[in-house]
Amino acid sequence: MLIGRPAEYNFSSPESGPGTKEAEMQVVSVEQMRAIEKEADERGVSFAEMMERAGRGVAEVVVSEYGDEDWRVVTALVGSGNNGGDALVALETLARSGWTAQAYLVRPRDEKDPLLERARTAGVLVMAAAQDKKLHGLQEWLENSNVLLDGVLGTGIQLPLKEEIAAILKYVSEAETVPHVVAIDCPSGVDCNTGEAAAETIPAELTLCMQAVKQGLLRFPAFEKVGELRVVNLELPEKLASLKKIDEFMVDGEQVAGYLPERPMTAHKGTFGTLMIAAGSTYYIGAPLLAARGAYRMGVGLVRLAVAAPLQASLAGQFPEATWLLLPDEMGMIAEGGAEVLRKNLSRVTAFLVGPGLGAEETTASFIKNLLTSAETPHQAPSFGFLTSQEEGEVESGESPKLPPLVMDADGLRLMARVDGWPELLPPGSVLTPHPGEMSALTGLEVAEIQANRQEVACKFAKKWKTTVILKGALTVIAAEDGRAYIIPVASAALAKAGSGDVLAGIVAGLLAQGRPALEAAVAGAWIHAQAGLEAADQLGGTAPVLASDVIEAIPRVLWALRFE
Ligand SMILES: NC(=O)C1=CN([C@@H]2O[C@H](COP(=O)(O)OP(=O)(O)OC[C@H]3O[C@@H](n4cnc5c(N)ncnc54)[C@H](O)[C@@H]3O)[C@@H](O)[C@H]2O)[C@@H](O)CC1
Ligand SMILES: Nc1ncnc2c1ncn2[C@@H]1O[C@H](COP(=O)(O)OP(=O)(O)O)[C@@H](O)[C@H]1O
Ligand SMILES: [K+]
Repeated sequence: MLIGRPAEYNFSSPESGPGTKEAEMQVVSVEQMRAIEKEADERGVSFAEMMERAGRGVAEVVVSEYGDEDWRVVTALVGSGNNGGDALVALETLARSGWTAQAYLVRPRDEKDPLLERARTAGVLVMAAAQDKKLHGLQEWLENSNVLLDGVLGTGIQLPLKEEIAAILKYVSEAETVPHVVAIDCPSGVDCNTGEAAAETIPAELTLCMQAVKQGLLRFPAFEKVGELRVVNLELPEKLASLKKIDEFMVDGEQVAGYLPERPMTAHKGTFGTLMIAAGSTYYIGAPLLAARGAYRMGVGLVRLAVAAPLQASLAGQFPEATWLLLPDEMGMIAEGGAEVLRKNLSRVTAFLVGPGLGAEETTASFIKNLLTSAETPHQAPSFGFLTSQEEGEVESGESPKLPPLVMDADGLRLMARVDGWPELLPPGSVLTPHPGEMSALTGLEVAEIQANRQEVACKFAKKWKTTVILKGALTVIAAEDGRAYIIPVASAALAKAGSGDVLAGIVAGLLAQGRPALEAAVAGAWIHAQAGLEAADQLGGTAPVLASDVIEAIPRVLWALRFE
């Protein structure tokens, strides 16, 4: 969520104005942020002015989030640098709006500091840690406040923490009563580049990043301390070269809401596309159902499940909304001849999901190879079932239509990795959804190497393969063909359960089938999936009991919130 400027503040910036919010939340390194600030300063928005905007932005959020509580008392832990400066401006603004505002100087500031003088003039109470050796004063302020601003250290930190700062942070972290903690720019104690975090760092309820999210906050262990991440818009001139260079973003609901397909009143099921899903095997019977349900919940018009013939009998009764295409099989595994049957039935299909639960038999490997290469299968593939009729979009024998945009998932990825030159065989607008193990099979890199450099690896290979990649796991990364990266700011054990990847693949494919471009389908799909996981855990009172089906059932609530909140 981006926070705009409060209506009553009239920032004069010739190149920005009301409503100039970036559509995407930018993620930057400390060096990039410094370059942005420097360029903004040169272009007329001084450092001092940026601090004013930062502090007022923080005050605005405090009022909107906590202004309705019974008492309105805010304490700030104030450091010696600019982060402390932001905190002082916030306190001054809050004091002028009727709050009791208290500045606890963790580190000494210059007695002639104009920010301190202004704060005092506005009625802010000031106490210095140097005069509060036993921390009794701090304890009293913690007990009488409903909001604590953490403005000790920002991007200027050099870990390890100095002893006297560590002691104060530790004291607050361990205090029995702690107010709502709002961290300014970052929780003090985290390194905004690397994600390293001092043990004493106070966990925040909200972290308000100035202008852009600092990259270290989207890394562990720092991410465990940030709470909800938001951006305070400093209304910098939009044309800054340093802003334009940014190619990493954090996904939020506002962005995703813009990617949802329209639902016109006059629609018919064809309006919302047809998704073909080739999935499942004797070993993994439920995978096609989870993917198909995920896709239907996202609004797709029609799902056709292409499964090994013996699976259909057990699946059909559980899923009246599905239509079926039966594929030749060996012992319930899709056999190589399945490619030809599928290719004959793709003419109305707007997206194609391949992979969940396919297993790893040789015949299925040949199926994947045939599907991608469109090589003729060595034997005449039989046509099964009732849905290969002309009305359902059968293609004349001998034709080999191009594949629609593909979501390749799970076993499909591992089998695809064995096909020579597979990146060139992917249809345009496709999405790959590897977890780190599958990414390892695709790239040849060790899982540890992938996990240590998730963004870099995902972006490098998305560019190389010219396709969208969703690298799954806590803090899922979506890498675009052009190397941009989008991070989903969610880590939750709710999703660490069998079948949850099948649901994600169905959600993304469902959006693709409705005509959303690959990157939008991937970004929106991964965000909605993650929020549905959180929502399911919330409903069930914990992450342990969440099943993949619960994630599917939570999708409607996430969509409702996206449309109406
Ligand atoms: N530069 C600007 O124009 C803007 C900066 N802003 C704020 O300024 C912050 C960065 O300001 P600064 O560069 O002053 O950095 P900080 O506010 O992070 O503070 C740096 C100070 O802390 C001390 N310090 C560093 N590591 C320490 C450690 N381990 N233990 C104890 N003391 C330590 C340093 O000696 C230095 O005095 C941002 O995070 C943001 O909150 C915002 O106001 C927006 C505009
Ligand atoms: N700790 C976590 N935090 C956030 N998302 C997670 C976490 N663990 C798993 N997920 C998500 O759950 C899904 C699991 O997919 P995958 O590993 O393919 O599982 P499956 O084999 O059940 O399909 C992915 O979308 C992944 O990003
Ligand atoms: K801070």
